[in-house]
Amino acid sequence: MPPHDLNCLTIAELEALAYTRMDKQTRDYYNEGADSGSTLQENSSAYAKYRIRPRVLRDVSAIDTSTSIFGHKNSVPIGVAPTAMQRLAHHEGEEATARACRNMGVVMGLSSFSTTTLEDVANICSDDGGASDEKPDVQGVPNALQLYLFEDREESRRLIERAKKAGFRAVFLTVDTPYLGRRNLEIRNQFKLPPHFKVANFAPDEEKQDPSAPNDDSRDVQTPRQRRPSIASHHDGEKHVPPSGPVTFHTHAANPTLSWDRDITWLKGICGPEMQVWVKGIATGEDAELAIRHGVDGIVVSNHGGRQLDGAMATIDALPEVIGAVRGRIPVHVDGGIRHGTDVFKALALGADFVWIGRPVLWGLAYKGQEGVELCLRLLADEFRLCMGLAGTVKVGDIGKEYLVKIDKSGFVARL
Ligand SMILES: Cc1cc2nc3c(=O)[nH]c(=O)nc-3n(C[C@H](O)[C@H](O)[C@H](O)COP(=O)(O)O)c2cc1C
Ligand SMILES: CC(C)CC(=O)C(=O)O
Repeated sequence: MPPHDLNCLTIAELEALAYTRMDKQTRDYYNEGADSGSTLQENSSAYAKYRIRPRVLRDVSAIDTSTSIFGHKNSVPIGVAPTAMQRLAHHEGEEATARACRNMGVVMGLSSFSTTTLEDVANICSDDGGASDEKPDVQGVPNALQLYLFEDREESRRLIERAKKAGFRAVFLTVDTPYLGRRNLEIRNQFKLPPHFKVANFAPDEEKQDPSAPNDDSRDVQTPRQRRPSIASHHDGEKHVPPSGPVTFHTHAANPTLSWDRDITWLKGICGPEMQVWVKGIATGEDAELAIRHGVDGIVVSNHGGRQLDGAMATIDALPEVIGAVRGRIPVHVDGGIRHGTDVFKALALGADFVWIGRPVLWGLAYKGQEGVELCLRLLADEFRLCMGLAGTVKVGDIGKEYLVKIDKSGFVARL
């Protein structure tokens, strides 16, 4: 086991260490939630309502934290959630995250809006790619591509075909962004990707490029004709106009036209048997049922880390309804607010098969690049292993709702 970083023994300490290492624009963009931030805050605090019922005298000397995802062994039931533009946190960005995931045996979700191409990330994560000198025996890890399905289908189709060719196992279609949430600091800072970074998967294509577009690396710069509503007003009740011009996240990520029948069917056709189709951003039993009826391979219960609909339920509170509706027919994962190994245990006890971690990975990246991401994953993995042992479980599959109670405001303790 690598020595502890005595400055950083918890995710809260990692957050504090990362704070001073990011410029204000990046820090605000990464850390904030939509509007008042109530859902952001509750995603974490809601975990306190659930308490663990530990069992004892069970010989917990051999604990196996591993689980399987996309046919691969993952060292823990934890993956790195897709988060955009990681070079803002550290100059090696997604490359550093990918190396860390590979070393730690953890699946990596890659944002469509990454600052590294999907091919470069897949190379690092693959069996023969990026073998580090100090760990020549590490196995490759699978990747999932997070997808914002653009109104320009050709652009999305090209991206999906590239992901398939690069060996991505799944597409995670983000479904909670018909509009971008109102993130006030982002608006106030007039956030945009600095010109020396690229949204790498959509590098300019000379033939498609509008000749009137500025010759600038920044994908957020647009001519007045192309300009879509500003971030401050991009959903102020105006008529929807499909985006044109260069792909930027402010113009292309949100897509209010997405719908079950047309889009999931299309996506499954393009992904074919090679890549699974998951939906990321489900929060209700009704939508979980629709997802199954439309043949998706899995669900991520998510509210986008509290960055979209402020006032939405904490994901850990939304999870039981989704689990109840799915009834084991497809895997259900959850993300949002997970900051402790015990949170991972609670999510699994409530029925999730796997969890994904967003901001803590960005904090690790900002703190120490690849080493910081490894630290982040190690902290959560170590805490989770300890929690399993102290709760009396030795296999991930053992973790069920008999290990949990829910405490309401009056202090009433209910078995689940
Ligand atoms: C800075 C940042 C960028 C994100 N970018 C994306 C993205 O490109 N696509 C996506 O589906 N979700 C994105 N997310 C949401 C994450 O995938 C995930 O749902 C969320 O971060 C989980 O919550 P947590 O940060 O509390 O762990 C982003 C989140 C953050 C914080
Ligand atoms: C490309 C962006 C829309 C990334 C994102 O999902 C976010 O900032 O929450």
